[in-house]
Amino acid sequence: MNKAAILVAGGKGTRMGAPISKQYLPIGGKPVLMHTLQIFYEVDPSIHLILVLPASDFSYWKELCQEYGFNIPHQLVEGGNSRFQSVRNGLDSITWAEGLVAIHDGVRPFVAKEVISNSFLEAEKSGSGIAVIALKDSIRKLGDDGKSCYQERQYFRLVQTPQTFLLSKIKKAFQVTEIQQFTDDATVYEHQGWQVSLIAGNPENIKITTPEDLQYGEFLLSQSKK
Ligand SMILES: Nc1ccn([C@@H]2O[C@H](COP(=O)(O)OP(=O)(O)OP(=O)(O)O)[C@@H](O)[C@H]2O)c(=O)n1
Ligand SMILES: C[C@](O)(CO)[C@H](O)COP(=O)(O)O
Repeated sequence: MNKAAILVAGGKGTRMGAPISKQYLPIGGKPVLMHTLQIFYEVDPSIHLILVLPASDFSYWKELCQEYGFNIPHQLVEGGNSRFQSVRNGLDSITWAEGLVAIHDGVRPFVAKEVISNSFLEAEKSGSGIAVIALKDSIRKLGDDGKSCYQERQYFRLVQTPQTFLLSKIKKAFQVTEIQQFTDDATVYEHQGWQVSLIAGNPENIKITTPEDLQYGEFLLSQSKK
């Protein structure tokens, strides 16, 4: 089956507070996005890679690719005003009648290869493969009255990407009006009344969001070189 991966990187990275958007910041000597593209390519070079960026960053990205001698083939697609819209633009760019598509945050460069492969396998089997991890800490639910109460953590999972789907179904799911609850792609799919399938993610697969995440990322890379 045809395989594609949409790496969304159309955001501004405001929480990072850096002079350039976080997806271009160097980590382990090269921009975050180059690590993410490389890992998908290494899993399977036949995966069609789609990189969603703000249109105003296209020329900057091309300059970075030249500077770093980065030559993994990928297609650039213009981002939207929200993650939902960036994903939809990525999906609209795929013209195949059917296939599998992994949707992944460009700023999650530490996804394990096994997680990517498993998400494609599960999506082929059941229609979707969503990477999640169990909680290590206890959790409490906050009430509007200022009180809090115990929650059974075994019933909760932290949601990561990749979130991989059968192309025809996820394309149909994204033909809806965006609502606030659509913080990830599984929620958009589920909105159609379809059940998602979960797969085990990897704990290192953090979403680089704040400066501490970059430090942790440098640490992870230094460990992997040992
Ligand atoms: N309009 C948008 C907004 C977000 N994203 C992408 O969605 C992923 C997860 O979003 P987040 O970590 O919130 O990134 P930013 O929106 O860039 O960060 P911030 O909220 O701090 O500005 C990122 O890869 C981001 O680039 C996107 O493609 N298009
Ligand atoms: C898609 C996601 O990374 C899953 O955890 C997350 O929901 C993105 O959230 P953000 O609000 O765009 O940071």
